[in-house]
Amino acid sequence: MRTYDLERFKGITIAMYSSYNEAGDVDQEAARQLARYYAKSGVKGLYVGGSSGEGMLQSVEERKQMLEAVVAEVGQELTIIAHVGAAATHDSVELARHAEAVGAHAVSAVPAIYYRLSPQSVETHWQEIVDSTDLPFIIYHIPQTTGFQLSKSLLVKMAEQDKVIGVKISAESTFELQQFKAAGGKDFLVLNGPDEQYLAGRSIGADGGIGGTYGVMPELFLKIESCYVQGQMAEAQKWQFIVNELIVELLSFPSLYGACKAILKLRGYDTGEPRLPLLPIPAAELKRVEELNQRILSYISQAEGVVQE
Ligand SMILES: CC(=O)N[C@H](C=O)[C@@H](O)[C@H](O)[C@H](O)CO
Ligand SMILES: CC(=O)C(=O)O
Repeated sequence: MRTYDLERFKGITIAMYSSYNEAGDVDQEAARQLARYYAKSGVKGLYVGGSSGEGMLQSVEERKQMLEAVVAEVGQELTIIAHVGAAATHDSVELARHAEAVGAHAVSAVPAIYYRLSPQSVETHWQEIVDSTDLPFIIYHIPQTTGFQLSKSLLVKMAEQDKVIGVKISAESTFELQQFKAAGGKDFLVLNGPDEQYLAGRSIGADGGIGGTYGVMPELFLKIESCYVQGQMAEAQKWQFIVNELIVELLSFPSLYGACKAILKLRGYDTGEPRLPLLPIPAAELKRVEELNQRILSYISQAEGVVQE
């Protein structure tokens, strides 16, 4: 048995977008408002500074500012996971210590980026982060962006430590997800990455998910989750299919994050543009964003209107 409470990490955790002002700097007030909006949606937690959160495009100082705003606003209500992955172990350790100091509930990290690293190097990187705080640690496995293939043996070695409580898997193989779940054992969390496969991941062993598109439709992922938990598989599948149509459309814009941020802006949460090299949404596409937002909102009211048995 682990000494950490794993329950608080199960279910739906939003990979939160970062908030910037017009000058493009971190906007803590806007981040607080967005965090508050999410707290009202009923999700379990927020993942700050990950892929969707553009942590890799921010300075260490800016990443601290984002995390501080979110923890200050909703740290008592939601589980806050701080992504501290960086190119340099030194920066990750600094961010992890900061996350602990300000009251985040866990830290998480991708393998160090840019260099093509050996498993031993990635292990050392993660271990330094793990050893730097008393917080639980969640591995972030996203080989399509980092190029690092996490082996089952390294996973098991990490998972043997009390502090290493789980892995977030953004690779698209649900078979690998199941294998990691089996290898990690009963007290090891596996969190689904690809939002398009939430139900598939959940069905094959995931304890929940962390995702970016949850941020524009948390209610729909909560719906899939509640149907799944109640054994209403056909209904769960129906909602996953709806979500997937919406994701395909989100992915048709110049950038996914730009589209999601534009949608949030339409709802009164202005988080600014994504940072380059992630592209903003050109004015000519805004009409299409508006239509998509309307579609999402109508599905949300439909999902919330359906009476559960
Ligand atoms: C690279 C990336 O952003 N991955 C996210 C987390 O795994 C997902 O939530 C995707 O945004 C989502 O599945 C849409 O493809
Ligand atoms: C973790 C994740 O889904 C993201 O940061 O986008």
